[in-house]
Amino acid sequence: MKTPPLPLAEAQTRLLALAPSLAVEHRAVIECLGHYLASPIIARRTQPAAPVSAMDGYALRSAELPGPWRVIGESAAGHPFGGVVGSGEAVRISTGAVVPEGADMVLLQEDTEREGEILRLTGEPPAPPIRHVRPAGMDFAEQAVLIEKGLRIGPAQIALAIAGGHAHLPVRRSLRLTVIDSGDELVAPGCLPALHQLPASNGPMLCAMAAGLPVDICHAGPVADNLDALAGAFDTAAEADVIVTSGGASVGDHDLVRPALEAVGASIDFWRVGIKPGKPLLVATRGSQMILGLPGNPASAFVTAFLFMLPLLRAGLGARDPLPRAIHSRLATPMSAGGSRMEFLRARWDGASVSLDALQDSGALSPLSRANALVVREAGAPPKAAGTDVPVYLLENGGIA
Ligand SMILES: Nc1nc2c(c(=O)[nH]1)N[C@H]1C(S)=C(S)[C@@H](COP(=O)(O)OP(=O)(O)OC[C@H]3O[C@@H](n4cnc5c(N)ncnc54)[C@H](O)[C@@H]3O)O[C@H]1N2
Ligand code: MOO
Repeated sequence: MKTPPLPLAEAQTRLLALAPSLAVEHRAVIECLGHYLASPIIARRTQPAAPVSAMDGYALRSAELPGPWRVIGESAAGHPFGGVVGSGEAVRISTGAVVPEGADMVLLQEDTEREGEILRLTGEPPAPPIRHVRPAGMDFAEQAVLIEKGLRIGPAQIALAIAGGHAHLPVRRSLRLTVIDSGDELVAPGCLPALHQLPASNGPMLCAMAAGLPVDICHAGPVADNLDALAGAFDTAAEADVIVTSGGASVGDHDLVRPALEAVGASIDFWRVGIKPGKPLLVATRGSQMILGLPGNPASAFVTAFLFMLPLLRAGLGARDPLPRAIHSRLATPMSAGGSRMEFLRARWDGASVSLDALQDSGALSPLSRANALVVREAGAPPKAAGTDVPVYLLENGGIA
């Protein structure tokens, strides 16, 4: 007897439990863009290491306002003043320079007038507590956790790790991904297809979806609809951590992904999920290798890649939160009742409300290219009026906030 399709959450949980555990390596910080931290980053130093000025002006004692003062030297960025600021004294200071001992505030240059060494306040004295001084450790202190394990390294995290004294970071090695297009009707991109053929567009789409992650991608196919060709493609990809196929995942006589996987000794973990599009998703393992058989319909391949392939890759790379997160937005137009499967409707979100595309056929690519969001319609949901809040997955950045 055929088992019923798995609910989405259960299927995702089962998939993520199988994610490969890639070796940890120490990479130069600037080569960690897009990686996930394998352990927390601890500050090796304090920043700022000493109190520094937030403005260009004069360092002096706030108790001595409104002055005047005698300028006794300078503290510039990278060139601290060696002495102590005494009573009635001030030190010329630039933004980022160390506030000399004895001084507790910086008077803005624009609020002063200087004649030789004599400095006078021209405007109103700044109201306490404004001192234009950044205290030592304002940003972070030595031993503080700068970035938690499982978070992604972007430009700001690169800067923070370097400021924290790190030259290398612990991250998982790049994941090896093989993407296979399969189907007798497919021709390679750029070749002119006959009427019974079409270009293999899913593979390049899936590669593009994965390209933002630290993944080494190999694109194979189109592979013919026969057991030997498919099994051969799986064997060629024996070293991949993850293989993703599209097409041939359903119940037709030429849907051979499942038998080919069985032929190469893979074991099927589950097949079919209660979502539309994307029902005939197949998940298998061969040793530590994972195989995702995505459906061939382009929107089905896209949605299952969004909900399964990208989370699997993120989990293998050590992401703390590998699943995409939905936001909530108002429907711009009414939404009809849900069917027997949970649906992911191609939609356009404008920042305030979300409009469903009129064409929701899973074989259509044009609505997918117009979409920047997927609206969730639960199975059996009642019709919803315009203005109702619905869960929405934003497609930019793979749905990761
Ligand atoms: N009797 C049933 N038929 C179907 C069922 C079912 O439950 N019972 N499920 C339907 C659903 S839902 C989907 S989704 C599709 C998926 O089928 P397959 O994964 O076997 O995909 P194919 O039949 O090979 O192809 C479907 C469609 O997609 C085109 N395609 C395939 N690969 C590519 C590619 N790499 N690039 C571009 N386009 C591709 C292919 O030409 C077909 O038009 O099955 C339903 N049938
Ligand atoms: O699940 Mo299929 O993806 O409905 O077309």
